[in-house]
Amino acid sequence: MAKASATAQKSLDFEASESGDFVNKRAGKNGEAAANGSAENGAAHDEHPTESPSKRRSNAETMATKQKEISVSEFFAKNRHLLGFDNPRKALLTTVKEAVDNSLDACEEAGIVPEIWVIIEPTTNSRYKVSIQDNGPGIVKKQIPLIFGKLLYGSKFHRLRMSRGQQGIGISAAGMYGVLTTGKPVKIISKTGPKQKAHYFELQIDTKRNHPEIINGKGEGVDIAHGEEGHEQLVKQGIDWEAYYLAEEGPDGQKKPQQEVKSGTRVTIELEAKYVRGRGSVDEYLEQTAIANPHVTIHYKDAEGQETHYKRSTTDLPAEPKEIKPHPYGVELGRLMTMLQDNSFSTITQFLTESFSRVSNAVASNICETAKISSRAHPKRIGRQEADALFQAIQNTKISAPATDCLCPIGEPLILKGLHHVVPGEFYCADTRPPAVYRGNPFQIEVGLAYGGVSSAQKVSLDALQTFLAESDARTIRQFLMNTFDGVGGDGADKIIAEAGVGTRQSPGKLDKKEIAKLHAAMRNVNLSEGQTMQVMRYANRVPLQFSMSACAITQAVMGTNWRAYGLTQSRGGLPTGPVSVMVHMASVWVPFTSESKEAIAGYPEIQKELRLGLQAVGRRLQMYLNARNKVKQEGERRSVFLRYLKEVAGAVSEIQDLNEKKQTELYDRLLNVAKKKTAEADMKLDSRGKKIVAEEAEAFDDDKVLIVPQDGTSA
Ligand SMILES: Nc1ncnc2c1ncn2[C@@H]1O[C@H](COP(=O)(O)OP(=O)(O)OP(=O)(O)O)[C@@H](O)[C@H]1O
Repeated sequence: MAKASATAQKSLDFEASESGDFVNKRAGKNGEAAANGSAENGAAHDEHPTESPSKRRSNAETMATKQKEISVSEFFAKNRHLLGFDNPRKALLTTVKEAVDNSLDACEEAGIVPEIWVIIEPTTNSRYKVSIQDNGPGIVKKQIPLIFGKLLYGSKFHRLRMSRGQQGIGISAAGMYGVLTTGKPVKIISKTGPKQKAHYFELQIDTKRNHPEIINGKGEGVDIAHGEEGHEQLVKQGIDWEAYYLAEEGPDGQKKPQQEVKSGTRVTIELEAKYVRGRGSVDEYLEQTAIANPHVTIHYKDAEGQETHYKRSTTDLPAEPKEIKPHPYGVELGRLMTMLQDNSFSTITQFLTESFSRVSNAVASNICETAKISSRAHPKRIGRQEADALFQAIQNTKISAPATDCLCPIGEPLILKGLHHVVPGEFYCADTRPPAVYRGNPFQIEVGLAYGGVSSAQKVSLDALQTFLAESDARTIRQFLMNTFDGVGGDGADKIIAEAGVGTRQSPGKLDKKEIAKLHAAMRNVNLSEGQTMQVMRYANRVPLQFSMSACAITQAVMGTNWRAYGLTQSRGGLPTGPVSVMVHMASVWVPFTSESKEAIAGYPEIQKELRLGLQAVGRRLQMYLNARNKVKQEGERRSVFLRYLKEVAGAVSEIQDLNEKKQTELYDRLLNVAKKKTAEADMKLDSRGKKIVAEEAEAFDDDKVLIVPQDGTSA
């Protein structure tokens, strides 16, 4: 497998220059253009004698001396915010995320149930050593330097297949950030099979050339033998590979004797960073990853040495996603022209049927006929105008929508399981929409909803609150509460602050012990369910998206949904309030992110529509549950009113009718039966599937889509 994926890993320079998206090649073109432009300006200048040549600060020649190629790594080193390295806190998260996403992709592609180790260790005040290890297929020796020491090098960019990574920039950018901020090399150890040698490299990226520099083993890296000899070598050279001997669990759940790692990769990056818990943290990313990836086991040691183990709840890997060819409707003219030049087919028909999905010989000849091009024409001889005609003909030809069996959604049962595992609540529902297509790319939207349960602010211990306050970089208590705890909106934060009697503008780090205790008590006592805002968890190909919330099509769709119709409170254009969490997953062969840092999804109309429909589906189920629950509550209240007066009524009637005690008890029992019948719905219990709700509503609760957890003190 390592070999197979090595064949697919390649540099993306060519593609980048073709699309003109990246600066290195474009700079050359612009360079010429600028030089020409300046020369023309110079000529124009002569026609305006009022502008004295002596006043000119530069001319085309002097400017030309400064114009040079910019390497892609130089560009991203300067624009590191585009890749998610805009502050030390985010840099830590992005580094972990890039490595974990790669490990998950590699394991799944190789058919291995993933086990991942994430270790964060502080080295100096603002520096951390981050190590991520997997039990994946490993990476072949010659590919390691390119993968970790060259930007835009990978196996996923050129194919249309659902995966977490797609650009070929993530892990090398993390390594580059580490080298730039600490000067420490990136360390990689990888092994491709049980009897294979492992390879160990220490690398840094030469940003000027976008090229890896190997600095250990005289520029060659070092090989590590397998077996006991290799273990001794690791210990002697101080190379970390802590799970070199893995403790495997036998079928009986007993640990077998430790065994040598069969295959896998460990990357260690030292970087300038900040470790903070709460929103947007590594902790949150790993927790949310566990929700959407129930087949993964993660062992996490945080910067304070605390260990958390997310154990897999299934050993079934997600179905293997299929790779597809691009659909003709999704290809722009410029790309079509490049494809016409860059292929080895001898006729246009062959080119169309082999390069695109859903183009049969008949469809190809229809396209050629409409474009007035011979179906036997050579693709490389198609000129600009003919290419334009071909492009128009494609748009005007009826071509079936792309196949959608290339998508692997999480599925409703696993969404319910994942949400229930991590988000406390009383009602859960899910909806997986049928696949749809944007710009020729198949995609699928899934939505999960959890209702009820307490906010994380109400579960936090006093010790943890003290640590959070000390670590926080928020400027005010209000900001701290909103940023650290899920679902605490502005209203909730204001209520807590008022109850605790601390100043709104007070800095979190400056609270004394008494004030912290008051804040803690207020967080427990205040009824947050009304001031709590909906928690929105966004996912793209099973990866949690934690930043750029407002720029994301998912958040916009959640805010654009009328949640009032489903029984929640919502101010116009805002997030609804109440103890409710929503998770939204977009699965696609190509997720349209708004930037290279992959934080937000772009709002294509087809995507917006599917999001809307998915959110409405879970909204309707929530409404039915809330209606049923309210009915139970109302009937319960009605019955308690009856009960309050029944004894008195029975007593009064007995007095009028002169009934003895026995008759009076009989009368009371009969009245009680009538009251129970009249308020029968108060006895209604909703089982885990909502089955006992009045008949017509029960039908609407599809078994796989709803989970109801009976709560103490309610009828459900
Ligand atoms: N742990 C790993 N095991 C096996 N192969 C890996 C591992 N990490 C990275 N790779 C390979 O290295 C390539 C480059 O990884 P990189 O993170 O730079 O980009 P990507 O995952 O392709 O895309 P993105 O930039 O969107 O994350 C991957 O495409 C994959 O082929």
